[in-house]
Amino acid sequence: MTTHINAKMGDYAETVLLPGDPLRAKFIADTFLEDVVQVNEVRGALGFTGTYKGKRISVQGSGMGIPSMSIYINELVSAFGVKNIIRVGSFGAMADNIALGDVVLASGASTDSAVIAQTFGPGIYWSALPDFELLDTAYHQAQAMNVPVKVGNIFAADRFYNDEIDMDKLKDYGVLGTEMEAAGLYLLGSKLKFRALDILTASDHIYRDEALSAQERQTSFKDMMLVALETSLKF
Ligand SMILES: O=P(O)(O)O[C@H]1O[C@H](CO)[C@@H](O)[C@H]1O
Ligand SMILES: O=c1cc[nH]c(=O)[nH]1
Repeated sequence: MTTHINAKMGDYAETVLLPGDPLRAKFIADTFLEDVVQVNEVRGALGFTGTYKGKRISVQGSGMGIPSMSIYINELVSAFGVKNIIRVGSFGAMADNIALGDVVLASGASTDSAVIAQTFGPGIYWSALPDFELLDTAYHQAQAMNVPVKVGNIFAADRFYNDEIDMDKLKDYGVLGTEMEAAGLYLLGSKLKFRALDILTASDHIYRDEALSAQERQTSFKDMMLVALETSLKF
């Protein structure tokens, strides 16, 4: 048992899917897993363990933003032996060629969060990158499933509401879109030595007046979820 997770060693599988939204965690467990056991409900951050095609997999809601997600990651890795974490999140698309519902694999993460600078000190601009084998496996898995994916740089914003960020410049430099966790996930992957990957689905477009409803966000991310689950079978 940890401060935020009311479970015991062995309750979580080595691979955890990590959506921000606890109800997305429940949806994944209800829809795709068998023999499901709820392993956490502290603060409503729902966690479940079950099997997918016979393999034990867990899914845990992380809350929004790097600070909340980092609590769950630290506890999952240090107290429950988790080795692979695949975030399954939503993001706001910036690139012109991304439509709502499109899946992106974050092959890198930029951020305005202080976590990188606080870790390395002034003058070091550490690159936040996923585990290559997870990324490579997810990419080829998506191809095999005929799920079109884009791969690239994602901006992990510290604030959802922020009109001070120069989105035009980030977009011009090839950033595909924005969410709130990728850089923290990859930083902790390197620090705590677990495999990390951020798989995302576009829920809205920053440059176009388009957005999925909350209900659509909760349930329409099945391509992303299946890519993550099938990828999990290889680890
Ligand atoms: O849909 P989730 O996984 O929560 O991810 C995105 O949605 C939240 C903001 O609405 C942030 O957590 C952002 O990263
Ligand atoms: O963090 C997020 C998630 C979805 N859309 C955004 O604009 N930002």
